[in-house]
Amino acid sequence: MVPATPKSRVKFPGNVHADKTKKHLPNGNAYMTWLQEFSSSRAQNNKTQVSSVSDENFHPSGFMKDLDSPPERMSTMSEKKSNGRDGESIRDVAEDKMFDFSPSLNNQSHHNKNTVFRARPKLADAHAVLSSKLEEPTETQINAYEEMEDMKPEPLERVCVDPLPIPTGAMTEDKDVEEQRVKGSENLVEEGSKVPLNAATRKSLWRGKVVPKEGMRGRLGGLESIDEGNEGDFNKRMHRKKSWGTKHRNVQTFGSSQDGEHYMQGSMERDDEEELVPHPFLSRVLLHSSASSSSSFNNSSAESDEVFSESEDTAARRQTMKKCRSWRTFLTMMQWSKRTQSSWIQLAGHQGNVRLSEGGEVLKRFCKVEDVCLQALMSDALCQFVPHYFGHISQDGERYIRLEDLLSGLKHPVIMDCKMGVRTYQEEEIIKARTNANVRSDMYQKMVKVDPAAPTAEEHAKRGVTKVRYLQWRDDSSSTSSLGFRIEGIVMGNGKVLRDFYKTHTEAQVTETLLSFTRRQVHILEAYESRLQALSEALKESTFFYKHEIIGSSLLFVHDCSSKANIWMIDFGKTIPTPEDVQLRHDVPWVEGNREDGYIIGLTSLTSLLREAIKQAREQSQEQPL
Ligand SMILES: Nc1ncnc2c1ncn2[C@@H]1O[C@H](COP(=O)(O)OP(=O)(O)OP(=O)(O)O)[C@@H](O)[C@H]1O
Ligand SMILES: O=P(O)(O)O[C@@H]1[C@H](O)[C@H](O)[C@@H](OP(=O)(O)O)[C@H](OP(=O)(O)O)[C@H]1O
Repeated sequence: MVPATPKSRVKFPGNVHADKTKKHLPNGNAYMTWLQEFSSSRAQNNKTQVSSVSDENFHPSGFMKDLDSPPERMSTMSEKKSNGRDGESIRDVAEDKMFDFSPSLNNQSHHNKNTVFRARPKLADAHAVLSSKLEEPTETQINAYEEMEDMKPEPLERVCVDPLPIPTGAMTEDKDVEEQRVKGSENLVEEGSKVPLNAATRKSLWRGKVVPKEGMRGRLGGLESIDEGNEGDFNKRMHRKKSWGTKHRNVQTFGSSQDGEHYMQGSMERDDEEELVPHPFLSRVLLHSSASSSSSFNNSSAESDEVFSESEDTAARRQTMKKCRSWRTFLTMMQWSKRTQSSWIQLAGHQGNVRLSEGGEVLKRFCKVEDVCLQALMSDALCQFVPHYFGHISQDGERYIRLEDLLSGLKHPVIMDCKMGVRTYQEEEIIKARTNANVRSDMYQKMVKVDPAAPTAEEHAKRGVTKVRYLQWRDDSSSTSSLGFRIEGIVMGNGKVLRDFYKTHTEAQVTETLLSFTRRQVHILEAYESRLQALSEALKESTFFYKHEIIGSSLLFVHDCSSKANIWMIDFGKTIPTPEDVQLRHDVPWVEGNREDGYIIGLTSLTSLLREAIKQAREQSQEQPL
């Protein structure tokens, strides 16, 4: 049993970071003043638990002015419509561009963001990026996938299903945000908060990125895959998936295979694909019902005729009809409950810090440092790579940042969190450790678990290590120090969570992990590589980037079973602005005092390892017999 740790007592990184920032920056500059004021206002907020977006100590304004807010986009759209142009076709053009990651387009879309929907993909279709044909997963790909699962078995308790999302009614938006709405039009936060945050607006906002119904399916799909993963027979499922490939659009259809596994096919289908998704929840219930193994159920009465064999006697038929009715009730409930079920998962970081909300949003525990960054990023060249920021919300006395849910609408999302940079501690943390070396027993425990020989004799005697020492050890034993990034965790398509990458540090190990993560699918790897190139171009354009020390931030890689892929920048809880006159390069080694984070070093090596993975995947696919 691991003893109660300081970690569980002090759980909000942002609060800690803000204080650190305040203490160790040079006095006398505007930044210092801002941080001091900001820290004291935060301390005030912590006391009162009242948010302060209108706080005069807030970061220099301007962030939200250009925020790509839905009203702006929508008004532009409607203007165009009233000018005689077809709003839909404008959107279609924007959507077409969504799937083009070429750097030129990326920049262009940034500059044009006020005139069309923000050309930002939820997930780019790997085919659209590559114009390559979708390959059905081959035996090798499936084996590779399973191999990774076998290689890194995950204890059941790590397969997490998130808590139910918070119903809108239970939420109250920050009072101060509300106040800001009433205040003058100059307030920039008000601009963002003016967005009527109801389902209809979100629906419009998400148009072109997420079809709401598809989103529900995506989440439910994830839940399915978690269950499926536990049963685990991927090959078999793939086979069934093909053999049950009849297509009915706009009809919710349930069918069953010979052995009683049930599939759902329905109105959320896309035009260009045909898919039956095994539905374990339904499967399990149906499997245990007398109507299970050889029957099918369909909502439409015409099709339900096929359900019953001619030889069935009337009584049996009536009995079955009765069951069908109750199934119908059950299915209605399912339709309803899909809105509240989800397989959303927080892969890395402080568990519970990020939670699923509704309407395509997640809530992240409020951290002023991160909040300020996110606002700035909404009007930066990097906005295409950052989840949309919707302001704050208070719930049960806790403040949260409202962010776009990057997994919404995805089918069986496969996720990888890569922590970027050559170090994961701020310079302030080192200085603090020198003066006040707080010893952490939880970190000692984690260290010993991975490598019993890692602590020094003194640390063994104390049964504790300082946080900086732990973070440095983490950086050195993983690929952070050497490659400028590390893999924090992966969620496979069946919902299995892999977090044991503590000792993944060589290029070969990382490449192998990239191959397993993508199941050696070349088009997925190429889509990722393309997205990284686009990110690299956007970083050159970004003013935010050169004025911030980015520590502990991650790139979230996401793809799904419909061959779409995307990469997002997340977690700015330890990202702090540089002093006025300092611009960072991000591509030079860190030495204490230069504040460099090595973000570009990490991006470069990640890109080159992706290329290596592409090369290996291509070679291996050519070796496969046809
Ligand atoms: N906008 C989002 N949409 C979907 N999932 C998200 C989003 N933001 C974060 N997550 C999930 O939550 C995880 C942790 O996020 P994040 O790194 O921001 O949290 P954190 O607690 O600040 O982490 P750390 O402890 O590393 O500072 C991510 O790995 C990802 O799985
Ligand atoms: O990866 P691990 O082994 O789980 O270790 C955690 C990780 O390094 C986090 O980045 C760090 O939070 P910060 O980045 O916010 O410092 C956290 O510190 P904490 O326990 O003090 O929160 C560590 O426990």
